[in-house]
Amino acid sequence: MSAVMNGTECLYGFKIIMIGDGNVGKSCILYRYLNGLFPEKINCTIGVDFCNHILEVEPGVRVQLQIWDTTGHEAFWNRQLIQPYIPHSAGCLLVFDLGNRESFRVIKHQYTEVCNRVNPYTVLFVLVGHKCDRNEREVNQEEVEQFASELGAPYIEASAITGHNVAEAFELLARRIYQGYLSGEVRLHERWGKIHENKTNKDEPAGNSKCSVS
Ligand SMILES: Nc1nc2c(ncn2[C@@H]2O[C@H](COP(=O)(O)OP(=O)(O)OP(=O)(O)O)[C@@H](O)[C@H]2O)c(=O)[nH]1
Repeated sequence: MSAVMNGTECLYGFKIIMIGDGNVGKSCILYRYLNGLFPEKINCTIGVDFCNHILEVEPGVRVQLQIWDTTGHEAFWNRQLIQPYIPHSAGCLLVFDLGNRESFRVIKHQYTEVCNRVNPYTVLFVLVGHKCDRNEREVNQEEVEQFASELGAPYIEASAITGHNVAEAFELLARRIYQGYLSGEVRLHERWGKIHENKTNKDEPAGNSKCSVS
């Protein structure tokens, strides 16, 4: 991760984790956000993927987002293979499929795991009801809004196919983290947060990289 050098460099680095049941479309959301397209072919995530992306959260303030895309498959969660990647996350996109009731149940469970794993740090959430391009819905608006209000998190409906609200979900989360940091609501882990002059994060990959960990 690069250090502060001038006004165009990143001042902050935020780790963001994407959580949700298998097949809810997390990898497609990320692909759409990074490439502006729906992927022609996407493989099931094996373990965890990550990538870096730079975003301006307000004029003149650039942050480096390190976005971790996790597999939602229960076998990985049950074997505690995903949970170790959760610590140091400042933000979390909780993704469920609006047409799949089970994915809404799973996201509630995974939400609790995220909270436990980041403790004593705070993680900020955005709840994403995905695949809103489809007409079939198994989760009704009221219960989603109820859950979002319990979390104190914004709720957004998105579609990687149409691109609706995909960038908005990431940007909303990044801006929430930034504002939370400024207001003191969020205490960022020392390995993340503000990128200090001449300090490089040796533990994490540099640049716009992408790799898999399984
Ligand atoms: N209708 C609809 N289908 C989508 C959308 N995004 C993804 N899909 C489909 O959902 C399926 C799963 O997408 P992935 O991105 O692999 O899902 P994932 O959550 O990353 O899955 P895991 O890696 O198994 O955890 C694929 O068949 C996609 O084509 C969307 O916006 N709308």
